[in-house]
Amino acid sequence: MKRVAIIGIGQTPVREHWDRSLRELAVDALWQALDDAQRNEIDGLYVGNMLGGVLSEQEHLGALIADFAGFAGIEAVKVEGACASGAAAFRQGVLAIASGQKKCVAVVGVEKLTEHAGWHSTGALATAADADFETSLGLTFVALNALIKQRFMFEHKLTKEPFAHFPVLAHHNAQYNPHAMFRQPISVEQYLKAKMIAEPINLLDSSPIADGAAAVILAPLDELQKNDRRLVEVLACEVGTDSVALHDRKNLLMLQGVQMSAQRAFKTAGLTPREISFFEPHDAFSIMTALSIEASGFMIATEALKHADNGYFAIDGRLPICTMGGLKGRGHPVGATGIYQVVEATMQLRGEAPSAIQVARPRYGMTQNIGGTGATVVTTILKGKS
Ligand SMILES: CC(=O)SCCNC(=O)CCNC(=O)[C@H](O)C(C)(C)COP(=O)(O)OP(=O)(O)OC[C@H]1O[C@@H](n2cnc3c(N)ncnc32)[C@H](O)[C@@H]1OP(=O)(O)O
Repeated sequence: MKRVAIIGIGQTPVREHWDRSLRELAVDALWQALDDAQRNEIDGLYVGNMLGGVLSEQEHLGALIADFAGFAGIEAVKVEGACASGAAAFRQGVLAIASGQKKCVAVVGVEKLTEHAGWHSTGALATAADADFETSLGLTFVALNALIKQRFMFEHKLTKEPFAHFPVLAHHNAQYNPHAMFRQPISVEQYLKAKMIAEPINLLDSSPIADGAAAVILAPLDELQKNDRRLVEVLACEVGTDSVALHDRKNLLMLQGVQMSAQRAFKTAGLTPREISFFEPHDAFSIMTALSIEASGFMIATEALKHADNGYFAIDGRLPICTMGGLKGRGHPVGATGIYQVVEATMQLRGEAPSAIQVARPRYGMTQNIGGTGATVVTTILKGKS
């Protein structure tokens, strides 16, 4: 197997992009990544996208984006894994380089969720849940996560306040990220007063509906200048899965897909959770942040909630998380999110993050992209030069 390096990154701002189509957003991010890599050729393109067909009436994104970007003829496919579509596509790119089949590939994540009324997008997102037994009851992803959170609060006798600190931290970091959707910090008081969406998940507990595209260029590490300090190596990119239907899970509070994906990633990378310099979790909802920190092996979820308020997860803390705002602050254009996470982790490992949110001398960065309530999970571990 060849070692794989990230040699270029690109991203559009995350916001409502009513003036730009899916392909325009994707090609913008792709060309930025090619410029960054100083390349003008690729021999493979993998596109992460979840809802192009449902919301933009545009499928067949692999060939479409390759053609529109000037690369008609190369291998180009779309990869779908619900909200983990971006990282699922990233894994295909990594495998193409690691296997020696390709010399230089691009992975693009793209999504447009804001063209329709919010209820329409929320309904489209819910197609990733169990259609026969869950969405047919009217359950959205906010509602499914609300059920998990209610169970967790009941078992641990918790109030809403401990959950405020993850969104507060995410919005704090997002204010320094020029690509983030929300550039305003929020307070615990604002969180507690925010409008309720699905009890106990309120507006400020939830990631937003958003549009955006992000891209990375991958190449074999051994064919590159090894002393290039901007090179970031992909040590692991591993998938775990669980039942799509929440009611089939034996334990609602243990994300088994996350556990499998993280354990496989740590094994492939030859690392333990203690060696990770920063973690980009899939913080679509605060309960998902707490449960994924536990299932990844960092600490139990109740401990994570206690640490959320004491600086442990801050930029200068023991394990910085959501360093550029996470899904909550940067925004969550679902099929693009996994690539935004990798782009941001690469910026951190290169030392190119905005100074207020640059982690000091990071060595290993971990990203985790989750589809559904944890049915498809991709954990990636990256290594920088410092
Ligand atoms: C595995 C997974 O990732 S599952 C997750 C998949 N993603 C989702 O399920 C998306 C969840 N989020 C949502 O459905 C929506 O963002 C909701 C329901 C939380 C809010 O939507 P709405 O109530 O329609 O909010 P609306 O779009 O009207 O915005 C109202 C205001 O709140 C702001 N806002 C909207 N969403 C958020 C948010 N999540 N956080 C903070 N502010 C928000 C808007 O900017 C707007 O501000 P303004 O009045 O200053 O312009």
